[in-house]
Amino acid sequence: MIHADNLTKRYGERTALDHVSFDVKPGLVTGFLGPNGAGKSTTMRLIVGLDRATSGDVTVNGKHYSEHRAPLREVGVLLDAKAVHRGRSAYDHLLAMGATHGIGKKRVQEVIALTGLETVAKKRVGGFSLGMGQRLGIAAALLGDPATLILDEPVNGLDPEGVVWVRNLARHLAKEGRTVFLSSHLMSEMAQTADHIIVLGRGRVIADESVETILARAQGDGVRVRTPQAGQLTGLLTSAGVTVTGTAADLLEVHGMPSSRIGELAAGAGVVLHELTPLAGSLEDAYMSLTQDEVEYRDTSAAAAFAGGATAPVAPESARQTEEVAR
Ligand SMILES: Nc1ncnc2c1ncn2[C@@H]1O[C@H](COP(=O)(O)OP(=O)(O)OP(=O)(O)O)[C@@H](O)[C@H]1O
Repeated sequence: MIHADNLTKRYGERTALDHVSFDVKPGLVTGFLGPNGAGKSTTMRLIVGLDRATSGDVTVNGKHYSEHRAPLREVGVLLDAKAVHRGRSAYDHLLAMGATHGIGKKRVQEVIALTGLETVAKKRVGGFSLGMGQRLGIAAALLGDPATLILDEPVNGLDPEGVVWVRNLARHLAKEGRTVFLSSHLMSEMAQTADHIIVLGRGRVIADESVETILARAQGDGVRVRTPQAGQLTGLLTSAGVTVTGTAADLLEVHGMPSSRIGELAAGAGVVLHELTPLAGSLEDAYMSLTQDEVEYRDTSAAAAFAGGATAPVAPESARQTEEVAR
């Protein structure tokens, strides 16, 4: 369990965190999201005592991180995967870390196997790819078999197989009753991994809720209607007080009326329908609308391109662009 209580962190004039409070609970994967500069890494550094809060407090399993006698056994942390002695092998790095906590070769070999590093374990870390470095960072976090895991951008640099591996690992660890706290830029990734999501924007908590709740809110109220009698149906719908936009000669997007009612109205007037599709909102849309005022660095042209698509389902390409905007 991680308990943050009114955490504030200032760097000179800059307020990186502004009265941030939340709980990260055991048995769940909690995603920590926010645009660049939102304060995610700062929060994680404060949790593990790498930085000191200007005010407020944060504890892990009831104590400040530094008060734990064997922190590796209590909290596993991946903050900066590159912060490793580059001349050492992965095996020696893990062994040296373990030595501070009486953790021996057996456990080192276990985490190497768990993270798929067997074939490179004896190679110098300096030659590792970003993905291998991430796996080593995760291995180090798991070394002490801790009850709480804090992983900053764990999928960064991993290939699709690696991303799925982190997802399954996080879910497995939470199922074992551990507290799993993962940061990411990507709502789409988090939605597939996390049970609960905390979103930061410019140093403040702007959402702290279950993925289910966010998904429910993301459901758009739009309906796509394809009909050869678009003009007639538009007339019927607008006189019922509904918003209709034509996206092609035979294609309408309707807001403010459920699909069932649109179908009934059309049937009553003898209007032929070729398609009647409720439009699901996407999680990326929900995230974008949450954070739209909170992004420090925004590509305004890309942002403008998305301004009109708030209820349209996001195609893979546009989802990728959305992620770029959030970065
Ligand atoms: N050591 C520091 N000195 C001054 N400002 C800092 C320092 N560390 C962070 N900041 C500022 O604090 C804010 C929060 O930064 P932080 O790195 O925590 O955000 P983040 O959400 O992790 O972003 P990213 O996703 O880009 O890693 C930013 O405005 C950043 O510029």
